[in-house]
Amino acid sequence: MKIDLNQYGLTDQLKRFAAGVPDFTLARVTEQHRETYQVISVTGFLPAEIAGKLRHDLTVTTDFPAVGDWVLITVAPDHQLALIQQVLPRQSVLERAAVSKTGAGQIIAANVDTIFICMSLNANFNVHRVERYLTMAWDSGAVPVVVLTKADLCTDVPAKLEALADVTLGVDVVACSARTGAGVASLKTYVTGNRTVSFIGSSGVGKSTLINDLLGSDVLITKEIRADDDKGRHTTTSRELLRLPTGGVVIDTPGMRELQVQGGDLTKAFADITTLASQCKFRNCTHQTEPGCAVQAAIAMGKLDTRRLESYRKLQLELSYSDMSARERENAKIQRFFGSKKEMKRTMDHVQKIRRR
Ligand SMILES: Nc1nc2c(ncn2[C@@H]2O[C@H](COP(=O)(O)OP(=O)(O)OP(=O)(O)O)[C@@H](O)[C@H]2O)c(=O)[nH]1
Ligand SMILES: [Zn+2]
Repeated sequence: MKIDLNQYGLTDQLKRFAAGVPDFTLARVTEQHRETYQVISVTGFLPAEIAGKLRHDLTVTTDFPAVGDWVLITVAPDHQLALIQQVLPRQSVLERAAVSKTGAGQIIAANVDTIFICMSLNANFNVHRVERYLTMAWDSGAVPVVVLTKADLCTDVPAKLEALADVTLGVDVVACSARTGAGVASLKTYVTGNRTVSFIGSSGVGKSTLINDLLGSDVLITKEIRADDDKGRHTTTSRELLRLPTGGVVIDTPGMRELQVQGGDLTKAFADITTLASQCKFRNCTHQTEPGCAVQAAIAMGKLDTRRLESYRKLQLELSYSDMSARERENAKIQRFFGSKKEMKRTMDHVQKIRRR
């Protein structure tokens, strides 16, 4: 049986690329376990491991294959095991910032086209939260769509949309209810063809319910399976990249469920940087090019990972938004994402064009 990889998100660009490397087989990572992977190629699902040479070349954790990655594999003659020889460049990366001292970030999913930022229209509704999730989504390279769930529990949806208007600038917003089915059809328009989507948002907002809706009644992601994942047992197969019967792909990894937006005090999570910063020459040091910067000195001596400083900066920036007025936030975001309003307009036009394809 030959698998049509278009149904797993294959693009023409990847197809052309793969044609140029006939010694390898193109595959997409569908599951990630501690040491092993599962991939899908034209011949079907295969367990996979990282080839020795690639493992030798990989230095940071974020370079390792992750669910959603397109990889080049070779398959052992007995067809039982695929060896991942190369990870192809990623179109988007959903990454969790490192919290440990030395750690680099952790890839939660790769090559996601659309991220559904889910928030319920009742108790979970919070404008700042959407804003932080949006920052995370834009950083990933995927296009965010704000999905307001449980519309059946909300008596004034327009007021909620209005409250979000400032922060959802240039972003599609879909209100829906899995209970009544309202709005679910418009959600489905984002998940077609070779598109890959992911759902993020607080626990209990209805992500699984919506994913099950997309999957149809045959395939259900049950809590039981996920409970196994959480313990890291992985005795049963729990596919993390799912093909939808109507086209499109959903990536739903345990890491995605844990991906909560950060908030509050950075000094605890980044105690190392805060301690170093207290030794900088200038009290308002931004740790970039200032003389006498203890943070940069630590990086130069190999005592601090640059990625960690990057994560710190990102979070610091996100947190700073919460102290600004809505208008200031909007402008700061535009500056940050696009450089200017003009550039934003250009980017938005481009995104719309891609969406219409
Ligand atoms: N009233 C109402 N309840 C809903 C709706 N969608 C989901 N729920 C309920 O909300 C609860 C949580 O839904 P889940 O789909 O498990 O939420 P989740 O976001 O996947 O939660 P985690 O798996 O913890 O990340 C369940 O009891 C659902 O039945 C909806 O549209 N309306
Ligand atoms: Zn400094």
